[in-house]
Amino acid sequence: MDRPFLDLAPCGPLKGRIRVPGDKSVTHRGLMLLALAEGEGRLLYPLKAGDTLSTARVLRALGAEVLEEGPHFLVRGRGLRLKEPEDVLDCGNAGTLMRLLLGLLAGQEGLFAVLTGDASLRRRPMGRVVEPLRAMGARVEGREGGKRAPLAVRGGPLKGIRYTLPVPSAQVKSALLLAGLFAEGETEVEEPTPTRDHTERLFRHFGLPLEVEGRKVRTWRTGPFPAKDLVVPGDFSSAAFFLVAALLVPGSEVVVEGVGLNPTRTGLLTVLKAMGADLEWRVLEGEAGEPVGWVRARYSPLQGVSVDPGLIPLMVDEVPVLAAAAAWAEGETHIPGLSELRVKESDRVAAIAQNLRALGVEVEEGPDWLRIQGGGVRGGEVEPFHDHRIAMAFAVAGLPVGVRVWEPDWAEISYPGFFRDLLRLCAAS
Ligand SMILES: O=C(O)C1=C[C@@H](OP(=O)(O)O)[C@@H](O)[C@H](O)C1
Ligand SMILES: C=C(OP(=O)(O)O)C(=O)O
Repeated sequence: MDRPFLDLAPCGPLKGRIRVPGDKSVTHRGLMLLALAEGEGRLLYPLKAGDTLSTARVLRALGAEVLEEGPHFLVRGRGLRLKEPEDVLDCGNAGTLMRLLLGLLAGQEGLFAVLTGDASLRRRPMGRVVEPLRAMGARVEGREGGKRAPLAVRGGPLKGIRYTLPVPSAQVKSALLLAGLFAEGETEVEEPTPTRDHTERLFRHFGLPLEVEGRKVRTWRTGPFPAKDLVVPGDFSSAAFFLVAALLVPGSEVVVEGVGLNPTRTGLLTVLKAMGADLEWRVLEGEAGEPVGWVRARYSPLQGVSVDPGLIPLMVDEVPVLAAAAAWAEGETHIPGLSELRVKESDRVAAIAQNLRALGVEVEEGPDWLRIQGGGVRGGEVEPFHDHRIAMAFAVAGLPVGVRVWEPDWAEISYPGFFRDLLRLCAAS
């Protein structure tokens, strides 16, 4: 069978202003919390892409009304009590959906649901959520003793626990906080290093129980709560591709507007600055407790760096595009702390190394690190490995010289229209 590909010609200077689609993490969470709320609420400027459309579909199967209203979603919530679905819940490619949903369903007394997903999602580790949920009293069964989907949940009474995350994961933290809304007593999650805090900010937005003390987050049983409109900021993870593209192509200047600048998401800005990037940003307003503003990137000769592993959880989805920047930097870049990248939509450490080699870059790969020899790339062909971030990051890596991207449609998981927007910026000069 013929596989689709996209040939990108060498891109001239990228010029102009752009707004990226809504934040994926906030869209998943906003839809879920509105499905639990009482009455009608709008999710304004959400992400409508593969992953979040899976969330909308699953929540409809659980009895919430999720309606399209132009670019927005109108949600009529269930008031805490979800409906038993008639069929298996397909989470598609979305790890965030499956993990948060486990937390959401665990306390729905009597409700039975089976969760599955695509081949990539069925390979991803679910024990990290299932184990602490079981400690709360949840009844979850699945393949490999509950470590992998398909997973079956029978909702029942839950008890709060105190739990320290063994790996930095906002998805595990969020699943436990959602379960905690239905549990007796207090649920406390402690994280060894900070991860994205969108769930905490949304709990505040909806007036849900929450206490934050240093690295500890606590919640407890909620009563019914009213729906409230929510504006979704642009996704920093999507903006990252255009920012790096502008840094790599001589003469470029790009401004991304209306983008979320939550400090638990913007570790990439810190690393790129240390590499010598000409980047400027400003927080202008807050939407649903999320800082929002603009970022400007201008072409910059970059230097290799040694990345602080503590920053990785604050830029976990931006490592592929950081690797693209490293390939064009002068000297070597060392990126440690990458064990979590092995269990994303693809093994991203291996996918990065293979694509860099395909573009003629020297790279060394360890169990949880990459060492990239900069100096530029030659053209070639890149392989997404069924992973949206890899497709977009390696389009950017090859952009200055031209590149063939196989199966470019993987980008649609988080950014429909990515290549159209990229080509528009390239053509604007
Ligand atoms: O909570 C979230 O919305 C996400 C958390 C991260 O995953 P982990 O929690 O597995 O680190 C990230 O990679 C993913 O894209 C979205
Ligand atoms: C890891 C990602 O998403 P998820 O875990 O929700 O599949 C991602 O978007 O890069």
